[in-house]
Amino acid sequence: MQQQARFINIGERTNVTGSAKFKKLILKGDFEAALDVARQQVENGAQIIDINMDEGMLDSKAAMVRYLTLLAAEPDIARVPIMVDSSKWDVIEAALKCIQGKAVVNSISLKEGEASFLQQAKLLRRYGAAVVVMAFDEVGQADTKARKVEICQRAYQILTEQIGFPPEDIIFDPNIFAVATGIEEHNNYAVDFIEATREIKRLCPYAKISGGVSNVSFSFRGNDPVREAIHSVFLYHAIAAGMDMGIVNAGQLAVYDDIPPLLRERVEDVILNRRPDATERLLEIAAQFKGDGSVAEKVDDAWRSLPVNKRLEHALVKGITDFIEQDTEDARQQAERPLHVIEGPLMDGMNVVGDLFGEGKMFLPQVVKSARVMKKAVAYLQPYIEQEKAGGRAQGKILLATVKGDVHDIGKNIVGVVLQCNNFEVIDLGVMVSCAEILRVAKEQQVDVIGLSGLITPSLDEMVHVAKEMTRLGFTIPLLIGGATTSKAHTAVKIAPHYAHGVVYVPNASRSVSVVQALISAEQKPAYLARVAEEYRIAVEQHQRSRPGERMLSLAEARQNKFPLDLTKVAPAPKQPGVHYWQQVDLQVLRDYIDWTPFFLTWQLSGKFPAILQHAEVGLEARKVYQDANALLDQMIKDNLIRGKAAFGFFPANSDGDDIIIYQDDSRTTERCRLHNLRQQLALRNNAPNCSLADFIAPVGSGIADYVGAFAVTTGFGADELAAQYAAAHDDYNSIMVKALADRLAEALAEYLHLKVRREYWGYAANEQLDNEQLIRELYQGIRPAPGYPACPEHTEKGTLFQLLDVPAQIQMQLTESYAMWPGAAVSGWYFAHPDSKYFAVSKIDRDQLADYAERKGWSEQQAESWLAPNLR
Ligand SMILES: C[S@@+](CC[C@H](N)C(=O)[O-])C[C@H]1O[C@@H](n2cnc3c(N)ncnc32)[C@H](O)[C@@H]1O
Repeated sequence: MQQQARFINIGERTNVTGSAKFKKLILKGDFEAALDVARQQVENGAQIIDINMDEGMLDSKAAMVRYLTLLAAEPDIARVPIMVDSSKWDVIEAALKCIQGKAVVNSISLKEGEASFLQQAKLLRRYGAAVVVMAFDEVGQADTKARKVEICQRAYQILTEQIGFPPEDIIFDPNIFAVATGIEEHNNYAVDFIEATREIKRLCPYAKISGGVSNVSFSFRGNDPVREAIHSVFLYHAIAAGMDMGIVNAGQLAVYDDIPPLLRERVEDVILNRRPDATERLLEIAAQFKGDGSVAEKVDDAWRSLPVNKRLEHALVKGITDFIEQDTEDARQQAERPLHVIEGPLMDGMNVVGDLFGEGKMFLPQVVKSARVMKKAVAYLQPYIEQEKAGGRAQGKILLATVKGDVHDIGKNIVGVVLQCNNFEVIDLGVMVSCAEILRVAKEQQVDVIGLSGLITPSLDEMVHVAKEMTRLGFTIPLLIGGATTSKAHTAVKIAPHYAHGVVYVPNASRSVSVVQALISAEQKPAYLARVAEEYRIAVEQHQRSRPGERMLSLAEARQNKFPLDLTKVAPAPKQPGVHYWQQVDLQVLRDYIDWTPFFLTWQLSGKFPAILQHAEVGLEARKVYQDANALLDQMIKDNLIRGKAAFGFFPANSDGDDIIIYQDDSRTTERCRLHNLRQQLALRNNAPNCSLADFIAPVGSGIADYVGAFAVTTGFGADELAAQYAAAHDDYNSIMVKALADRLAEALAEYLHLKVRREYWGYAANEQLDNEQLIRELYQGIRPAPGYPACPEHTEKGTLFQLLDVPAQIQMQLTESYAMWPGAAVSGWYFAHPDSKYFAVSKIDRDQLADYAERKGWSEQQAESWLAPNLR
């Protein structure tokens, strides 16, 4: 039941047929306000947005193109995929031409027969788009389970067998129709959808299921609480049956467990068609719920009078540590042996937690708090157990490590906690662990699975190395891969081929449990690994299939097409040249500059801050974790538990081809060093320039005295120690929290410093006035690209940056052999002040650029290959 967490919300408000407000804005031509509708959708948690301009009064094609073009320039909206919704082919085609990245088309069907269906599908395939296929054929729209299954299976066969359409790009919409309409034939519509979903998923591997959820509650228009309850109950069952995504207003979904029991029961009767009078019985009570229906949370300590095992369960589920030692002691006195307290009530309680999490009824921060309760209880029992092993009944042993050269471990630590909650024994070797050490411990401890984590791109190569070594040394246990830069594609293409006994990519902590469970079970393992192998075979195929229209330029051609810099707009010389250091940053000041959205993502709560605090589904948990974070932050600042430092400076510079020359001094006669940049080599749409960061600096010989800046900041001193103290006190929740907060403060410091640079130190935007929201959206002049990020993906350039600012000696930050920064809560980058400078992605480069770069860096081709591997075509 991990599916709940993976359900994808498709925003529905950017649809002229479904939203009167949106239609009005579009008809009026107020596209700015119409963009805000999309933005709100994304902030409310939509992960795809459905855009529909099918309206008689409109030139739908022109409206679609204009809207999409505007939208592409809004990074906070454009980061989610777009579903082009139209019944007109010319609108769909025009839309596909202006969407970057993968689009979804909604929809095609067999309504007009096979020939036109195939023709449309072929065209979509050429654009690499995914497609929604409606359960509609020459006979009509499918309403029963049998018809839905029959049409979808037929469409699936046609698509996959006749034109090789990738099955994972097929999304079926088996039609959600309204229930409780008073017409008896409609009573089974929800059941038909749910059961058809189950069957289609079985018969059509990798295909996805979607649907327009609000249809189901159509009879209750005007009664939002009941509609929300209907949506939530319907989704609860449909997702369990395999529904992957749905068009739904994410801001208007009740939490299944929060629906008042009477309402839930009656809605469930309707959705599952459990009794003939279900509709009447729901109507009977519907009016009572017309208000806002919410119930205030009140402090409830009735649980203190429950029997001890129930008290332990309650404490675990609710994450309450206040009485845990007392309750554990009570349980110990009642048990025959202390170990039985762990094996009995504590494990039972954790099983409840595991189930609730698996069903999407608990969120990650709650689970981590449960783990804290469990660990405190186990620690209390430890002295009594003495000889007995606490984890006597562990399901299996997992070794976790962040690979050599990498220091990032928040994700790995969360995986560790979640696995422990599910009764796995976890051996966590920490960060920067060499391959030899990982494999030595794995052998010595006879672990069942090895899990590797890493954040920066060089770690990917290290993971490949571990896989090769496992083969060489004859290992046969599975290898898990996780961390921010890892992906299914990378795992399938680069790592899996080097190890034959299972390499599995794990996208997040919640998934780790089911993956490890399958790998540990002798019965499930072979089938599971076979399924993974098949998935990876498809991923490899997809990777190898070049993208439609993808073409590489030669390096010379790309250079010809460089970004044309407006030399009249080059920023003035820095007001305070040279290098500066802040040895003791005031962390209190940084609080106002924190971007909280990524903090919630760390806790697997997705949504934009501050809207997330009011989110219908995750709002309550978001508020709790936010409150805890601020309390800890208060303490960290008051007691000086962590410390921040910064180094930054500005240097006379000119570009020379793709290099940026940094001069010794303003006479610009002697080179001090060079920054080596890469250039985009893919032919871009509409002949857009092939950028290199060097293009944003005035060229040598232009006679213009340009400058480049550099910075390195950290707020990580003390963070590891503090996190370790919490971990030693069995408090993973605060241990993870410390690191997450240190990361946030480091980003806030980078933001604050950049502001001071623009306004004072460099001073090219002395009058800038932006609020934090605008800073986060980077609405200021200039950029601060960070080595390792897409415009400058090669990490060793951090070495030059650290040397220029004398970082290790002055502010004690270090670089590992993979060029990860230590302490981990750190940011570094370059400052470009030109108003036209912008972020871009170098993306794929060809061998000619590899050779050129190697020569500029003084590297062998082999060295260049190893550092540029992620970008090499
Ligand atoms: C990773 S986010 C960090 C800011 C975000 N508000 C936070 O607190 O997490 C944005 C930063 O990443 C870097 N960045 C983003 N896109 C980049 C690109 N294409 N090339 C280089 N650096 C990039 C820049 O340093 C930019 O300021």
